[in-house]
Amino acid sequence: MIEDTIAAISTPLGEGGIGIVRVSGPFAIEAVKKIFLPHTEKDLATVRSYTLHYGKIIDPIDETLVDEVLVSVMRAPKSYTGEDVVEVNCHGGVVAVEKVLELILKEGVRLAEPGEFTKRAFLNGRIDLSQAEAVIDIIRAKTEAGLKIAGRQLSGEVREKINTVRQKIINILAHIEVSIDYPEYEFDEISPETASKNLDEIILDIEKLLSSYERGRIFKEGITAVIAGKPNVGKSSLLNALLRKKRAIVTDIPGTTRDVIEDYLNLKGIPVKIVDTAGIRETEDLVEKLGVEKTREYLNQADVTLFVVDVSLGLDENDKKILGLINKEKSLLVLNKIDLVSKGLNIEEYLQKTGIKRFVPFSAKKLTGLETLEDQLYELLIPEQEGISENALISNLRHKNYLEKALHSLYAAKKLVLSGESVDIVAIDLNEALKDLGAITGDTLGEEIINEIFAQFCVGK
Ligand SMILES: Nc1nc2c(c(=O)[nH]1)N(C=O)[C@@H](CNc1ccc(C(=O)N[C@@H](CCC(=O)O)C(=O)O)cc1)CN2
Ligand SMILES: Nc1nc2c(ncn2[C@@H]2O[C@H](COP(=O)(O)OP(=O)(O)OP(=O)(O)O)[C@@H](O)[C@H]2O)c(=O)[nH]1
Ligand SMILES: [Mg+2]
Repeated sequence: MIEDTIAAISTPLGEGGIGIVRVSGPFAIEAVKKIFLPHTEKDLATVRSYTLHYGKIIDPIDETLVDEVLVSVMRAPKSYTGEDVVEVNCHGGVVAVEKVLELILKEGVRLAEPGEFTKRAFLNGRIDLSQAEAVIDIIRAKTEAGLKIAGRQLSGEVREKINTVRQKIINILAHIEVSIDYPEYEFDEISPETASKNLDEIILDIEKLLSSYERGRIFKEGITAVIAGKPNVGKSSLLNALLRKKRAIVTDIPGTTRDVIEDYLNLKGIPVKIVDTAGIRETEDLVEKLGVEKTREYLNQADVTLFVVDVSLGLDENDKKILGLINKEKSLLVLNKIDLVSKGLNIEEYLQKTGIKRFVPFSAKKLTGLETLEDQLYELLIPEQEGISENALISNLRHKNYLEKALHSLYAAKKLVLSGESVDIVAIDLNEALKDLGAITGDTLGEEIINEIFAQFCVGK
C-alpha cells in the first residue's frame, strides 16, 4: 500500500494551450481542495469520479488568483495510477503551471520522480511492466508503424503471449511435482515423450516471438543508412533526392562534401537516419582527409550502405578500395547518372565486379529510379517473407534478452528429459525459464531493476 501523495507537471514546459499538473495518492483530492475555489458551490471531496470542475486556483497566503482552471477527479481504483488522481488543467505557460505545482507541494504532497505515476499503475496492478514500457514507446515513437507496435504492447498483447507460455511451463511442472510429491501414484507421471513434445511447443512459441524482434527494433529504433562512394559520383544529389529538399551542396567539383551530413526520413514506416559522406579518395588536403576518416567511422556503424557509382565513368581502383570498407550483404548498389548512358548498361558486369546483389539504375538529376531505390532499401531491411511491420510483437531489447535466457533453459530442460534425467533436475531449468519470462511482465523482477526501468521515463509520466 503506497501512502504518500505525489505531484508533477505532466505537460511539456513551455507556452501551450493547456498545462496539466497531475496529483496522485490518498491525499490528492484534499490537497487540491485547499487551493481550489470552485465556480459553483461544491466539494471536491464528494464529487463523482471522472468529473470535471471549473474554478480558480487561489494562493492561500495572499488570497490572490493564480490561474483559472479545470480540475478533474478520478477516484481509486479506476484511474491511471489506480489511486485517487486529480488533474489541474491550467492555462499553458511556465509560470502558472509551476506556481500551481508549488502550491500543491506545500500541502504535504511530494514531487513525483520520473515515471512514478506509471510505476504506481504497475505496482497497483493496473498494468504489467511490458505495458508500462509501451507507454514510453508511444511517447518516443518516430513513425506510425512504431506507434502501432507500441499500441499492441500497451493493450497487453506481450503480457498475454508471455503468460500463455508461462502457463504451459507451469502445466509441465505441475505434472512433475505430482510425481515428486506422490511417487506412489505412477499414473500421473508425465512420460519423457510427452514432456519433450510439450517442451518443443513452448520452444517454438518463444522462437517465434524472438524472430519478430529484429523487425520490431527496426520500426521502433530506426536504422542508419550511409551513402558512400568516390568523389563526384552524386552522393549528395542522392541525399537531396531522398529527402526531397536541397539539403547538401552539390557541385561538379570532386571533394565538395567534406563533413558528414545527417538527416532523417520515414521509409514506409522505418525511421531512417540518412548520412551523406565525403567522397573517399587519397588526398593531400587536410580538411578533406579528416572528412574521409569520418566517412570510414560512419561506414562501420551503418546498418545499410548505399554504394554510389557513376555509370558514365565505370568502376576503377578507387571504387574497389571503398568496396573493401563496406558490408556487401547490407549494401545497395546505386548505378547513378544513367541519364548519361545512351546505350544499354551492362548491369551483370557491375554486380560481378562489386559483389553487391541488390542494385538500382538511377539518375539523381532526372530522379528516375527513386521509387525503386526506396523499395530496394526497404526490402534490404525487411526481407519479403518476414511480412509486415504489424506482425512484430517484440521490439524491446530487455524482452528479447529474457526470452533468450528462457529459451536456453528450455533447451537445457529438453536435453535432460531426452537423456532420461530425473524429473526434479528438469524442474530446476523449467523454474528458471518461468522466472525469466516473468521478468518481462515484471512479476519476478526485483525492486531495484524495476526502479531503473521507470527512471528512464519523463517527469510527470
Ligand atoms: N489528462 C490525461 N490525459 C491522458 C492521461 C492522463 O493520465 N491524464 N493518460 C496517462 O498519462 C493517458 C490515458 N491513459 C489512461 C489509462 C487509464 C485510465 C483509467 O482511469 N483507467 C481506469 C478505467 C477508467 C474507466 O473505466 O472509466 C482503470 O483501468 O481502472 C486513465 C488514463 C493519455 N492521456
Ligand atoms: N547527369 C547527371 N549528373 C549528376 C547526377 N547525379 C549527380 N550529378 C552531378 O554530378 C556532380 C556531383 O554531384 P554531387 O552530388 O555533388 O556528388 P558527390 O558524390 O556528393 O561528390 P563529393 O561530395 O565531392 O564526394 C554534380 O555536378 C551533379 O549535378 C545524375 O544522375 N546525372
Ligand atoms: Mg557530396
